Amino acid sequence: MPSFYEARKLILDSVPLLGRERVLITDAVGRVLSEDLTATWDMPRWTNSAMDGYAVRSQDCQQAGRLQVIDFVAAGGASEKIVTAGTAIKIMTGAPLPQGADAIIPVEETTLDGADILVHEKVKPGAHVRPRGEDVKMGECIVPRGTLLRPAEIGMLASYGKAFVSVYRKPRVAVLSTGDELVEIGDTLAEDRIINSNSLALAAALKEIGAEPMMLGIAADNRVSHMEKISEGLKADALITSAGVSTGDRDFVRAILDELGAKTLFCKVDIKPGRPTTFALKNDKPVFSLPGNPVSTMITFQELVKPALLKMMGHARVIKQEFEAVLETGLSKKRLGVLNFQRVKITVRDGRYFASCAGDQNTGILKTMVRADALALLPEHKDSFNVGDVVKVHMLSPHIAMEAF
Ligand SMILES: Nc1nc2c(c(=O)[nH]1)N[C@H]1C(S)=C(S)[C@@H](COP(=O)(O)OP(=O)(O)OC[C@H]3O[C@@H](n4cnc5c(N)ncnc54)[C@H](O)[C@@H]3O)O[C@H]1N2
Ligand code: MOO
Repeated sequence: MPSFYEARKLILDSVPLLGRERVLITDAVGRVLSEDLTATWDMPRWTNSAMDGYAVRSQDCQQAGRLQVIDFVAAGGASEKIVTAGTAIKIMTGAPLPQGADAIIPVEETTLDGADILVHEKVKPGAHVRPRGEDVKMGECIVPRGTLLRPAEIGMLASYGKAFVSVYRKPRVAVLSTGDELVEIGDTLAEDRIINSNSLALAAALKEIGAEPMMLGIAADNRVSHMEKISEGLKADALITSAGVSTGDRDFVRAILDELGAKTLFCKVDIKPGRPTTFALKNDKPVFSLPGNPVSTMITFQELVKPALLKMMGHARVIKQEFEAVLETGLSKKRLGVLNFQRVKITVRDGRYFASCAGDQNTGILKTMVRADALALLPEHKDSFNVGDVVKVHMLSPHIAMEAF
């Protein structure tokens, strides 16, 4: 049975990179760039002023003095005149530096006196001047392949006129729940039924990372239904099933995957929760069969499925960073030799993370998943963790990085 790290590596080594598509820059935020983009010109394109003020010759301004203002230039314009000894040109931010000038004096550092200005302080050559290409040189890589496009990258690409960009395709991920006890949300909920919440939690998790869920509904606990739904799911880029992977009499998922010619790479992982997690490949299409307890489904998605999908989507960073947190409550596990993911709440004080138990850790308890900000990784070799011990955590909530106001 692979360890968590072995299983994750096996999955990451097996999944394919998806194809590319061109999208409008206005739709590109959150996508991953699939080509290196280089600067097709210097930025800024011309040497210009960083301030509203006066373009001067610094050599004329080595001591307090008077300059004659001979022209005015705004952004979008250009002055035909040359700044010669004893003269200045009024200039607005972004306007090209007039010939002869090598520095800008901000307007508030001068006094207007008729058609002249009085300069009070010594001016350094290059002061408040933005030289051509100071930001980016022509030919420089502006955004490398594999970058998640954020507003900053969108702005950079837009400034080079990239109206369309090449990004990795979003995976269409089939989501299938199995079990006769399930009904869909909104359907009549008989006494002996439960709502198929796993499909919706998985769809949400997929949307959160920019993948597209393809909802297959519920496979009934019989071979025919499983065969039909799983075959349909194999048409997507990846298939996630929930439940039916344990040793129950009605756990059909693995057998049907075998029958359909999928190669099982593992059917158990040495983790709690999530031990019966199964990973198979049908040709190079990944199939993740997750255990049905809603907590187990969510945790195995976070820990084993999400990295794979991120890799398929072209992301350069795909695995959760392990942060250290100091325990504020003790944590313990039932069995040595298994890596436990325990639900914890996180607080941040003086830049350090502190973790406390989110409550009952049984996989039947969904409430503590709702409470959890992170999963503590309790290693195989130890079963009891005390207040003050440092544990590794994987963050779950984006709001960890935010503060209440
Ligand atoms: N004899 C053994 N029994 C079990 C073992 C074992 O090793 N030996 N492992 C246990 C563990 S651990 C887990 S996890 C579960 C996994 O079982 P399955 O993946 O086959 O899931 P089910 O038994 O069908 O369901 C588990 C639980 O989750 C509920 N469920 C299922 N699907 C959904 C859904 N779509 N939405 C909401 N809730 C769902 C289901 O009703 C069950 O209560 O097996 C243990 N047993
Ligand atoms: O492995 Mo089960 O997923 O512990 O609840």
